[in-house]
Amino acid sequence: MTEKIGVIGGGSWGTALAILLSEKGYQVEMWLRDKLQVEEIENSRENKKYLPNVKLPSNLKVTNDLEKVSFNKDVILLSVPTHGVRETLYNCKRYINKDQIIVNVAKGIENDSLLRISEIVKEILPQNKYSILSGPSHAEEVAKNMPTTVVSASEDKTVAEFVQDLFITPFFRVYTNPDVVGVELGGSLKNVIALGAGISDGLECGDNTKAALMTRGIIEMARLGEKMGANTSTFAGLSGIGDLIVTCTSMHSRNRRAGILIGEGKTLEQSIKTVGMVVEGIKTTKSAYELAEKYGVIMPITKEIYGVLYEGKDVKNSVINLMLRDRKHEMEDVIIDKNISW
Ligand SMILES: NC(=O)C1=CN([C@@H]2O[C@H](COP(=O)(O)OP(=O)(O)OC[C@H]3O[C@@H](n4cnc5c(N)ncnc54)[C@H](O)[C@@H]3O)[C@@H](O)[C@H]2O)C=CC1
Ligand SMILES: O=C(CO)COP(=O)(O)O
Repeated sequence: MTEKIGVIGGGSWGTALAILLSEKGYQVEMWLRDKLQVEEIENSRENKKYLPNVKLPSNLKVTNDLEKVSFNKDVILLSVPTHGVRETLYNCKRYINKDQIIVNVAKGIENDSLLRISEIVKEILPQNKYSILSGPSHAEEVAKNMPTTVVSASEDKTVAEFVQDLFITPFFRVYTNPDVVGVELGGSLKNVIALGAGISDGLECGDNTKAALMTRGIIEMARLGEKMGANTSTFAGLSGIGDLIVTCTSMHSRNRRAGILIGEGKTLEQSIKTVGMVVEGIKTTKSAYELAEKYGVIMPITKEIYGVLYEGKDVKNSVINLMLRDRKHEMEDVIIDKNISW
C-alpha cells in the first residue's frame, strides 16, 4: 500500500473521504485554505466546523500549504466547491506532475464558462488522468460507516478501476462507469431539483408534489444530458436518480435545506447564510438554465427555479406555472425519438 494522497479541500466531504482513505492505511494529507482552521483541527483532531463529532485518525495530516498537499502525491482528490476549483488548480499546478491522478468529487457546473469539472481540469492539467467520484453519499453518513454506494467515472477504464480500488471498503461500495459527462451532469443537476424539492417542502406541498418534481426532474436532467453527449441510462444510476433521491429527501442536504428556507419565505441571502455550507445548486441553477438555452432543451423545473433565485419570481406562481403548462404525453421524448405514432 504505497499510495500517497493529497486532499485539496477540507469541507465536510473532503474530510469524510480523507478519514476513509486514512483508515484504509494510505498516507493522506488534507489541505484547507484557512490557517486558523488547520490549527484548530490539529489541536482537536476534529473538523468542528464542517464535520463535527467525528475524530480524525492519527495518521491523517492537515496542512495550509498547497505545495505540501500537491507535491509527490500519487492521487489528488479535489474537494473544493465548484467555484473554487479553477483558482485552486491554478495555484497548485506547478507542484503537480503529469502522472498524478486527479479524482474530483465536486458537483457543479462552472458559471459563465458552463464547463464541467473534467473540462476545467483538462484545460489546466491537460496531461493528467481524471476520474469523477459521485453518487448518493452524504458526508455525515459516510463518516459513520453507513453503507453507501457511489460510481467512479473515467474515460480510461484502468483509472476508473484504480479509483474504485482506492476508495472501496465494506461500507463504501464503488462501481465504475465510462460516462464522465453523464455522471458529472447527474451530480450537478440534481442539486437544482433538490432546491425545488426543498422549496416544495417549505411551501408545505405534500409528498405527491415532491414525487412529481423528482420524476419530471430526472427527465429534464436526462434530456439536457443527451444533448450534451451523456448516455441517458446513466441518469437511471447512482449518480442520477440515486443522488436525486437522497438529495431531495434527506435533511443532510444543504440544497434541500436552502430550498426549504426559500419556500418558507426567507431571502436567498438569508437561506445561504443559515445553511452555512456550500449550496452548489444555487450557482448550478444559473449554469443549467444557460445550458438549456444554449442546447435548446426544455427544462421547465430548472427554468422556474432560476426565476425564483435570479429574477425574484414568487415561488407560489412558479408552482402554478408548472401545473398549467401545455398538456403533454408523459413519454413525449421517447415518442418523438422513436417516431412512434399514437
Ligand atoms: N457534503 C457532502 O455530503 C457532499 C459534498 N459533495 C460536493 O463536494 C464539494 C465540496 O462540498 P463540501 O465539502 O460539502 O463543502 P463544505 O461547505 O462542507 O466546505 C467547503 C470547503 O471548501 C472551502 N472553500 C470554499 N470556497 C473555496 C474556494 N474558493 N477555494 C478553496 N476552498 C474553498 C471552505 O473553506 C470549506 O473548507 C461540493 O461540490 C459538494 O457538492 C459531494 C458529495 C457529498
Ligand atoms: O451530493 C450530496 C449527497 O450525495 C450532498 O448534497 P448537498 O450538497 O445538498 O448536501
